[in-house]
Amino acid sequence: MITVTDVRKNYGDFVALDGINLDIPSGSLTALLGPSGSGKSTLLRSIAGLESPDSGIITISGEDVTGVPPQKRGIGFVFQHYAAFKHMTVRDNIAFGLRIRRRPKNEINDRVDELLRIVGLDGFQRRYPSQLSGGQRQRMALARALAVDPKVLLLDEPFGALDAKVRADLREWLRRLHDEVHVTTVLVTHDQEEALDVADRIAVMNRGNIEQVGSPDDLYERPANDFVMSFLGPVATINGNLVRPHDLHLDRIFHPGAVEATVDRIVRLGFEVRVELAPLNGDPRLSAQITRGDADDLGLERGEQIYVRAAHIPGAATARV
Ligand SMILES: Nc1ncnc2c1ncn2[C@@H]1O[C@H](COP(=O)(O)OP(=O)(O)OP(=O)(O)O)[C@@H](O)[C@H]1O
Repeated sequence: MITVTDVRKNYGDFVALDGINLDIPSGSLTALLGPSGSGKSTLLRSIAGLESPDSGIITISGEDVTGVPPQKRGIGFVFQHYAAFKHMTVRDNIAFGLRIRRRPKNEINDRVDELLRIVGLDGFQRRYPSQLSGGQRQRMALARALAVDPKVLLLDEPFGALDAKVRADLREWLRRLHDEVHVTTVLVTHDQEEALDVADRIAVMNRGNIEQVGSPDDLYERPANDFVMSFLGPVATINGNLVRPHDLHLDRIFHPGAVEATVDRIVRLGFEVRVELAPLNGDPRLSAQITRGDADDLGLERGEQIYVRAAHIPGAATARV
C-alpha cells in the first residue's frame, strides 16, 4: 500500500500539487490520469523520491519514506524515454541492478532468464539496445526495473513515444505482466483509453487535485463531475446535461424532455451508427451513437427532423426520462 497524505508542491507561484490525498492498494495497477500539466508526473516523482514535496507525508508498505532517498524506497521506475546502457547487451542491462547489489552469479543468471521470459525478450538477450524496436526497449526497461524485486513499480508514460498499434499491444502485455507479477504499479498517462484498458483503479487529476478515484466502471458510469465525465469519453450536451452519445435516443414522436433536431450527417461505423444532429432550438450540435438496427428501423435520412432525448442522465435521481 502507498499512502499520500496532504502532499503539496509549488513551483514558484504555481501550485503543482494542491494537497493530494490518495491510497494505492497493494497489488493494484493504478493509473494517474489527467490532462497535460495536471500534476501526474509531479505526484509520481514525489512517490519515487525524485521530487520533494513542500509538505505532506508519503508511506510505502507502512514506512514513512518522505525523507528517504529514491534508491532506498524499494521502487522501480520507467520513464517515457528510457536511458539504457548503450554499450551493454539486453542481458547485461537487465542484470545491472543485481550486479551492483553484488548478488551471486547463479542467482543473477536465473533471475535474468526469468525476466527475459516474462517480458518476452528471450531471443534478444545478446542484442544491444540500438538493435531493439521502441516497444522492445520499453519491455527491457520494465525488466530492468523489476530485476531488484521492487515493492512498487512507477511508470511515467512508458509507452508515450510509441505508435498507436505498439502502444495497444504493450498495454495488453502490461496487463498480463501485472497479473503474473502482482507488484503494486502506478502508471501515469494522459490517455483515457490507456487508463480504462489497463488499470484496475484510476485517479483522475486536474490542476494539482484529484477529482475522483475509482474503478474504470465507476468513473465511466458514475463520474463525480463534468470534468471526469468529459475526460473519460465522448459527451454530448442536451438540455444542459452532459450525457454519453450512446445514451441518446432518437424518436419519430415527441416524448417529454426531447429536443427537435435536424439530422446533419449519418456515419456508419461497423456495428454502430453515429448520427450528427443540429438542435432546432439553437443548442450546440450533438452526436448520437445508435445501433445499426435502430438506425434501419428509424429509416433515417439526412436533412430530416427527429426528436432526440437522453435515456440516462448520469448521477440523476430519475435516470430514465
Ligand atoms: N521543475 C519544475 N519547475 C517549474 N515548474 C514545473 C517543474 N516541474 C513541473 N512543473 C510544472 O508543474 C505542472 C505539473 O507538471 P507535471 O509534469 O506534474 O504535469 P503532468 O500532469 O505530468 O503533465 P504532462 O502530461 O504534460 O507531463 C506543469 O504546469 C509544469 O509546467
